[in-house]
Amino acid sequence: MASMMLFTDCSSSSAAAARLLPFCRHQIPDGGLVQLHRSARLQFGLSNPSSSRTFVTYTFPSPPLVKERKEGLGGGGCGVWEGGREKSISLLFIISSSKWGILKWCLITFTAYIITAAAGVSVEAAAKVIDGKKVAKEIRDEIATEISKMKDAIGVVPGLAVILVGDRKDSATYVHNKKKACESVGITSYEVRLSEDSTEQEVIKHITCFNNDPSVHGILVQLPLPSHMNEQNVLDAVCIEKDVDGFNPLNSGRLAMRGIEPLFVPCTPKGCIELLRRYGIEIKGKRAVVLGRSNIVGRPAASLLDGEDATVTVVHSRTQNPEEITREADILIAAVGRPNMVRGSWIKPGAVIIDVGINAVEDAKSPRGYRLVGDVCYEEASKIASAITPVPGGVGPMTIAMLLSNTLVSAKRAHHFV
Ligand SMILES: Nc1nc(=O)c2c([nH]1)NC[C@@H]1CN(c3ccc(C(=O)N[C@@H](CCC(=O)O)C(=O)O)cc3)C=[N+]21
Repeated sequence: MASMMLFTDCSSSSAAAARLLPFCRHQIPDGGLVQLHRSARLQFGLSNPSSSRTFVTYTFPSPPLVKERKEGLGGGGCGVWEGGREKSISLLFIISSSKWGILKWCLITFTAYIITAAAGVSVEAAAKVIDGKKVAKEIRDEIATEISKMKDAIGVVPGLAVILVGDRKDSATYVHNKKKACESVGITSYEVRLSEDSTEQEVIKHITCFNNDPSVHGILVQLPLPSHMNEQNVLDAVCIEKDVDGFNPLNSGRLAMRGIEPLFVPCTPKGCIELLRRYGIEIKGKRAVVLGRSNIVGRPAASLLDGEDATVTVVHSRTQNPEEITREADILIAAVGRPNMVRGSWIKPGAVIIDVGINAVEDAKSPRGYRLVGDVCYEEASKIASAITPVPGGVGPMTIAMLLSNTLVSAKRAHHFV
């Protein structure tokens, strides 16, 4: 039995960048090469991307391997992929060399195209967009309802304190967005701005003050801190009951342990899981790959996926052939901060992609002079994945929604309100 490779050329829309990459091996009696010629995705049950199907037409374009073995000219067929796996294949032929070979090949390829088309297929595949902005809005509405109930019942409103050190423009924007989000749900926000050259002790002094203030239920120190400060020293000063970022080592440690719950789960990874949950994407038993191993996103994301019974692999800057590993992923979470690092060819057909990266790249055409892109090349990935988060409008808004959620949880806990 010879082995046969299945190739796809859907990694890029431009012919120049198109590469042929193996994504599957098959055993067939006669051996040969198969080129995936045309692919399209049909969604059955739009709310559940994991049930997406891909109909493919295969053609065997008489590759050298087949010629050498004198096994024939080519062949054709069509098949159905579901959830990234081949579910059925029909009309798969190898034509032996004969004077009718070319005609048979044309006929079978043509028939396969007709069958694929008859299945109601459009030529280009398109992943479902996981709309973080919309889901974040839904979550904010739920939180607002709960906060008004709590206020009516016990007269308490949750409070979030944000400490911003230095004058990084992006940090100032995030802090402004968080403040706006707090207002929109009825959380009182407190803000402290310190200059770039303030000391670690000054920051810790403010943290201690908020630790002792009963109207504050969550404390967030905006990262990154100026380089002369030890980030861990500062974060450790936040008392664990108000650590709504979940960055205290006690919370991180608890998250990493089996069967033990942290008081707070870090907002960004929590937002990723919440997106999967709200889109009905099953995690249990799936292969998940996390790109990046930061304390803030990668590590906690891997712990959460593991807790949901996925089989988790972490890929990082020292991983050899990362694309070989990501190509195995049913669920891929990218959190490395490198624009467009994940190409179409890194992705398994039908995979679900959660793109955490928010990278500013220069763009003269944009009014701001830059635009935001993820760690995943969206244009390529959306042709191969079954579902994908956009940037902006994906994980970012979810991070803020989870911060509000953690602050509400903290206030409820402090006042024994269920
Ligand atoms: N202690 C701490 N906690 C954090 O949670 C924290 C932090 N420090 N430092 C910085 C990062 C970054 N971060 C973002 C949150 C929301 C968006 C967000 O909403 N982004 C919008 C776009 C925003 C825009 O257009 O500029 C989106 O993706 O659609 C982005 C980034 C929280 N962080």
